[in-house]
Amino acid sequence: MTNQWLSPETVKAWWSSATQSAINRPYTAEQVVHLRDRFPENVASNEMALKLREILEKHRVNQTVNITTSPLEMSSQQMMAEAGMETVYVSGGLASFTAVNDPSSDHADYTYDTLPKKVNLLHRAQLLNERIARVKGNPDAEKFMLPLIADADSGFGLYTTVMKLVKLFVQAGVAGFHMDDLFPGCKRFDGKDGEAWTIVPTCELLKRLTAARLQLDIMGSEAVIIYRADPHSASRITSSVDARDRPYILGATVPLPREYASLHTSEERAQWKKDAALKCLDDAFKECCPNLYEEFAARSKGLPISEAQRVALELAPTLYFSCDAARNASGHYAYRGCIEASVDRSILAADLVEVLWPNASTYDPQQVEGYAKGVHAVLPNKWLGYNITGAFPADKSRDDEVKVLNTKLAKLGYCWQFMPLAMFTALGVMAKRTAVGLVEGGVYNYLENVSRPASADKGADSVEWWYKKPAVLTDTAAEVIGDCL
Ligand SMILES: C[C@](O)(C(=O)O)[C@H](CC(=O)O)C(=O)O
Ligand SMILES: [Mg+2]
Repeated sequence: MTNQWLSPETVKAWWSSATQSAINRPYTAEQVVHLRDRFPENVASNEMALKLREILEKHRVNQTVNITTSPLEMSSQQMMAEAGMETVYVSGGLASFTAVNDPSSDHADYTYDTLPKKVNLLHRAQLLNERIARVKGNPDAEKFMLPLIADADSGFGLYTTVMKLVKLFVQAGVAGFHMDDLFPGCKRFDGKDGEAWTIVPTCELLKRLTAARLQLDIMGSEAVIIYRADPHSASRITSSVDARDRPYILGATVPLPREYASLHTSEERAQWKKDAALKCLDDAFKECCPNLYEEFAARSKGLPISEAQRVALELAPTLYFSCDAARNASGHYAYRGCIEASVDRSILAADLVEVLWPNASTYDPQQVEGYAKGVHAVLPNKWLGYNITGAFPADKSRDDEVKVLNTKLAKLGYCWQFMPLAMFTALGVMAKRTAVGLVEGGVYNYLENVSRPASADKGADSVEWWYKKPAVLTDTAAEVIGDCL
């Protein structure tokens, strides 16, 4: 029996197609088919991924934007479709509150199947909505099928977990997902001791993305990978092993009696950082021996920090530089987070992913511009994504800037923009209004302020769809079966 699905030639032909040819894989088609299951499981995911690719390209070319948010459940997703949103984001941060046993802020510490389950639910809800609309004769039924873009966080471990996670996503019907370079289990927003996020070395990020790409290839999936770059907000890196991270790893340039990891209080740690005069190796060398720097740079080119340090000491025996002294209690190195670091990594990741996104806790115009220009200087047509997470001032002082924000970002190439938590906040506002109304005005208030406006909404389908519409399907089934109940 010839089985095209299991033939390397089929994989090679697919890899040279318009959607796949920009990806450079460090493995062969033969290796991929050896890892393939007998039957493909990619139908829904592929259809939605192709739709997503068209949306992204349309906006990139027109310098317009696809803006979206993350629904909590099926009714908010339905409203997003009715409003004309073209994609749906499935946020891990939101899942931390809404899809776990024990809600908490976003440490990305939920189990690896949390987001795939959420994708599955939302995808199934879309299928239900599409089916109902179709049965009712709505010619626009397909508009309920919005590509789902999910949060894959750091992949939740090493490569086996990354691959299992991606597999679940594809099985669930995902159109795309983002993966970052954070160290699993170390995600913190508190900024205590001036510490932000911890990233893994470049080589580990690339292996992570390779594992994700490999799993897509194994499944014959068109799903889009988004690299979410976090180096610009990182203050730690787990290892100094990769030469490409050398410009961003910091060391003490003043010898101190104690190492950072052995300090106990925040005050001691803050003082230590001041006293240690943290710098990267190249800057430390340049300041110590400017005349020898050119020689040092030439001899240490491409070397990781420990080897470059040996060269430095040969040339300048009096130089003091210790990145070990600056390690924290987990052994992680001090890192100089900056947008250049994110640009560097994004350019490397671009061989394996379709979209690049500099993650932002707050909107920073300089960062966002620096990133787009840095990436597009090398990869002019790359799709860019951006999240608007941080709040803007309530006093309206930046309103003029906010009004043009989305179009400004679109002109920079950010064709996919999303507000991860907008729907969460919005539902809170509506829920409070409803609850206060019920408490103060009972059922009549509900009737007047919630139920009637819902029925009066004659969008593609009434807002009250969620309990009335499934009946359409029951009726249809009853007809087929012969109404035997
Ligand atoms: C965008 C994000 O990945 C998300 O899960 O929505 C989160 C948002 C958040 O937790 O506030 C993030 O890591 O920034
Ligand atoms: Mg997240």
